Amino acid sequence: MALAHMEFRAFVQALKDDGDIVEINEECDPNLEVSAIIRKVVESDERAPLFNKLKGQNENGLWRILGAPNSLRSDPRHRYGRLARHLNLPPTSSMKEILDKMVSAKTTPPIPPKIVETGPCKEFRLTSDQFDLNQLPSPTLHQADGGKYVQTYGMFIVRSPDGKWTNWSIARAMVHDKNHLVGLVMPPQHISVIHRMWKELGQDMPYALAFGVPPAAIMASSMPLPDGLTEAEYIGSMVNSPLELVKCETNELFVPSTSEIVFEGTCSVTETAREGPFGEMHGYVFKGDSHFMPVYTVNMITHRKDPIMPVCACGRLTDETHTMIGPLAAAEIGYILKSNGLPIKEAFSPFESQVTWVALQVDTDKLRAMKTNAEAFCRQVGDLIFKGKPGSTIHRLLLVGDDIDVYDFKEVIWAFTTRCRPVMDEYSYEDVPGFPLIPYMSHGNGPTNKGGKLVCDCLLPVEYTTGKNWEAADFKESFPPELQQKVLDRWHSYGF
Ligand SMILES: O=C(O)/C=C/c1c(F)c(F)c(F)c(F)c1F
Repeated sequence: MALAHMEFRAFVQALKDDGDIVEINEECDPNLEVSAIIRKVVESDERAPLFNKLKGQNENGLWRILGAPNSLRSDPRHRYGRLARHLNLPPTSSMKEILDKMVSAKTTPPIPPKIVETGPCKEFRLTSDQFDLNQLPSPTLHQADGGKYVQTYGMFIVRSPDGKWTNWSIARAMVHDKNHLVGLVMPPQHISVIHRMWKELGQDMPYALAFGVPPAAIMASSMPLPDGLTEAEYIGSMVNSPLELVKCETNELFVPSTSEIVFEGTCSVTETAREGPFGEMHGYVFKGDSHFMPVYTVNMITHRKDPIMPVCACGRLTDETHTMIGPLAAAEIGYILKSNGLPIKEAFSPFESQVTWVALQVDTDKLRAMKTNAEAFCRQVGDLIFKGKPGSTIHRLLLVGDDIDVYDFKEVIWAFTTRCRPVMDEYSYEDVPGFPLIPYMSHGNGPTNKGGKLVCDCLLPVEYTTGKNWEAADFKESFPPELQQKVLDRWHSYGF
């Protein structure tokens, strides 16, 4: 069996070996019961549930479900263990080490994928008369959802008409009828950009939807990488080995050969149907709130024996939409700012902001050398990020000093509430794309897809000129180091 980051089934085994899986062998109902269990798991950072027996499973085990595939572990020493296993990193890895790994492939040569003749994903083939998506265990994730969201952690594979750009991404989709899905295709997402290319040609867009892909691939497909970049070679470079791909049966696209399940078909450029509502990443279902979105025809399903469908039952903290989308956007944002010569050290999206903020740690020595001022610096940062795609889901950028650990929300919120004067130290952006899924956008008072963004300057004026002129009134900064050590050494003998 391959390594965990290169094959989903090996990844599940690695989680089992970590004691990070609960196997449920009693029959569960994909209508809400499965999702209720997953929601309780992700709201308490419990072990990932593997549902081995589901109502609607067919004679070849199509399909089982793994819930919470990339959520958090409760043990603080292994908090990000599931993310680490996606990348062949030690389970004790920090979020910084995980994000640095995701960014590493930007500065290493791409490794093209290897095409293989066949693979485990080809073990079984079902033509459209041989399956009914409403009979198979397609899960209903929230009682107010508009349909069964079978697609929340699979990977869409689509290619530009000229064949030059293959994009891998996660985008949700629900069952429309026995052989059709309807899915969210929303600008500025690349799947929407490529869908438009086919629309202009007047041809339906071929797609593949691969579930249970190599974990390193699903991580990269959640990162807002530049236009035109083919994820397969980026991932190859990131894991330093070529991904193995196999050709689809019914179109010219290629899928990871060890995928658990593959849906193949075409996405209509003319036909739409009601999509949603859906319990989304910010934690709300707005009842009856559906929109017309493209219809996907499923022409064929191929799969492994007893295949595992990964499911993200998203909503309130903390699930894959928080552990992946926010931090990966932050990593991309940090990389863009550094590449433009700005003195940024670390970038992270705090879960407590429902991943709508990114905190940026500034190297204030370098900042002072720039002889700049708050307005100029904040506008430089905001202009670079809020006008581009990587910033599309982020509505607040917080600039904090060297003393603030952006991976620790207690630090970030202390700096924000004490160093950023409301209004005066905040720089607004109204004429930029907004993220229409945030409730104050989708159901707020202003335009749903424009504006509502801020750069919040949490650097005190001295940090731009002569440097930090305060000590934190806390154990770490308000006592001589030798006294701190004496107190630590004697802590128990004092009686604590
Ligand atoms: O359906 C959901 O809960 C989130 C959908 C979603 C997302 F998670 C993103 F990161 C996006 F960039 C995006 F455009 C989306 F539509």
